[in-house]
Amino acid sequence: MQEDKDKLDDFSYSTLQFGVWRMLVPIPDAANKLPFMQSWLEKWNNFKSAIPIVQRFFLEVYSLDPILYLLYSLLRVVSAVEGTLMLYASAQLLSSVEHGLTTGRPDVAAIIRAVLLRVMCTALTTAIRWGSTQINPKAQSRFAAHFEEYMLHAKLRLDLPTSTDKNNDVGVSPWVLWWHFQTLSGVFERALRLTSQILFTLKQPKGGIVLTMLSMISPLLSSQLTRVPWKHGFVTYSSNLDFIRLRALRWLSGSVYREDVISSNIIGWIIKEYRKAKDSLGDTPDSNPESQFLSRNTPMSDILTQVTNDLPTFYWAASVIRNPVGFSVSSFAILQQHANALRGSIFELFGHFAEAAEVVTAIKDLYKLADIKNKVVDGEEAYPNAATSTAKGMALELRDVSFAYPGTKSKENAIKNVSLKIPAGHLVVIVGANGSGKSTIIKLLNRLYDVDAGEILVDGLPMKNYKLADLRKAQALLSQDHQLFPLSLAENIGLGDPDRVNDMKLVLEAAEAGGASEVIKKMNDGIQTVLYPVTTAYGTQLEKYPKLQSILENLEQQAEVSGGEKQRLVAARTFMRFLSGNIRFAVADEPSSALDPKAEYQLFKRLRESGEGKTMIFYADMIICMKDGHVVETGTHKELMGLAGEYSELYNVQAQAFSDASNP
Ligand SMILES: Nc1ncnc2c1ncn2[C@@H]1O[C@H](COP(=O)(O)OP(=O)(O)OP(=O)(O)O)[C@@H](O)[C@H]1O
Repeated sequence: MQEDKDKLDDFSYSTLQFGVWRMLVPIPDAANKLPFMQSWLEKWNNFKSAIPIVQRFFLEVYSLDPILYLLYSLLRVVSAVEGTLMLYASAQLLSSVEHGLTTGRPDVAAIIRAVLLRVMCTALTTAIRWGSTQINPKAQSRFAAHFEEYMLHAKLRLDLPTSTDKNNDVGVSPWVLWWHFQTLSGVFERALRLTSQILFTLKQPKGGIVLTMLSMISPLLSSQLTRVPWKHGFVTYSSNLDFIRLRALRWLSGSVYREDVISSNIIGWIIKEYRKAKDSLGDTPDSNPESQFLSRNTPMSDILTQVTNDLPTFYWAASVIRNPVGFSVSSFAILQQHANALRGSIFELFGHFAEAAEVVTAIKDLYKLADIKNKVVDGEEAYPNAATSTAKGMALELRDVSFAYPGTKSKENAIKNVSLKIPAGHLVVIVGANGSGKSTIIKLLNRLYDVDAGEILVDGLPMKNYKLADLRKAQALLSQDHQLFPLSLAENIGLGDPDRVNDMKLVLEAAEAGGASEVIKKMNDGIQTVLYPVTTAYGTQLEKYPKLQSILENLEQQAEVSGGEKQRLVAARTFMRFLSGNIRFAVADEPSSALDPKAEYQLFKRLRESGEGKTMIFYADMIICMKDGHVVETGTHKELMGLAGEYSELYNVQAQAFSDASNP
């Protein structure tokens, strides 16, 4: 492990190298001066600051089903004291038996009482286990159902730039949360168990207090000695180019690349490059940095911890030497058991406590998810606006608009100082080379993103003033980026107008208009077919049972459609939107790229036919020509050809390609 200290920005961290891995760990300043006290003070402060959030979390869970979670807690409480009760019963039994052995006159009643107590304790333990198997699954599924819905809601409400922001990427699943809930409940259970054990030990006639203190030394020592460098968080990444290349080459064996790897015949090359990178990497360790760190630890701390484990025994031996009268083997056995149980509980509590810090962070993340503010802020004005909107469609204006995608690696804006007017009811087509900003303009007109500079006006008013839901209701976007949902074809089309998703007559009409009727007819379940169903079926060790194997294969079959067929289904969804009667602005962003010429012609013919009263962007009288994020030319086809600029060049290149293709 190499270590060097860097000072960067306003915090300090050290850089550790573990084989191919580099780890950046923060250095808490105060902790360097007062390690022991500070670390405990920090733990205490963290604990105190976490109380409100843990309280909120527990109250929320409790309110889901008070009786169920009271039972769950009760089981935890009983399980916490059950060990101490068992120890007490054993102590009673041992001392009454020993008394009988040493005096020759056994106290039968006391022995029977002790045996009965032990039997009761055993019965109680078994009952708790059984109770937990009954209560836990119910508590878990109630919990997961609640938080699944909570997260569904919290995630669905996020807009595009907010949801793609990595800072808002909260990776908590309801199942992991349940595990967190169990950890936190575990902290309380362990604390209760430890309290009951300490109380019991203190009540012991001989050396209870000393024994309690001695039992704590080993866990305390171990918590101090096993200091890991990443205790306060870390960043780790590999800086080794050979290692990174090996990973990339290994990925190439995945199914995503199968077709390309086979067709480009690069299997031999991959293996050759893999060996080359492997040789170059040599013996540099690549196991995870945590285990590399631990493997370099000396055994000293382990030896110390193990030896201090025996302190209670040494104490007992010393006491016997000092004053042999009054000690018995049974009291030694009991003390030994107490000490072990006590130490075990302290270890467990420390372990759970350390985990609890992570758990609290996860719970904070969960609540943060619901509090995330959307970047695209909703407006208050209704749309269409009685004062400014006309029946002809939506009038749009861009005033000196610039925009860069958040978190992009590109140094340039995707849209640069664009000013543009699209009068209501116009048909507009945006053309330009790949990456010139056509789709970006459309996303801005849909207010999927907000502009960075400049302004967009809708019917003369700033777009930001309008209610987002109203604006989106009045817009239809048909592009090649749309996805089919894992729902039935009927719903895939019908969701173009969620209010009438079940109106089958309308859905079939939209399917016809989008050219999707043929695709639907081909499917076994017709319009009720789910193309990409959610899969739940699985099986194992079916080699010997071909019948089961084939049942499994036929369950939840996926149906495939071609790119063009998918486009038609998506177009049908857009037509469903058109049929809603709310659309005042429609955009077709290269929707026909996957369609054959006949389907393309049909689609545009139908789009034009349904264009009445809508501002539309596609084949049109007004052409907007873009280049490198700028609008370079606007006008009709004829006007732009006359300019002999970007548009005419693009047009001629395309015409040339077509004529070359038809006259090979
Ligand atoms: N989600 C995104 N994140 C970051 N950059 C993006 C994103 N989408 C597009 N860009 C970049 O923004 C610029 C404009 O892209 P845009 O998709 O608007 O071009 P386009 O004219 O529609 O291209 P094409 O003809 O290839 O569809 C390009 O430089 C592109 O790389």
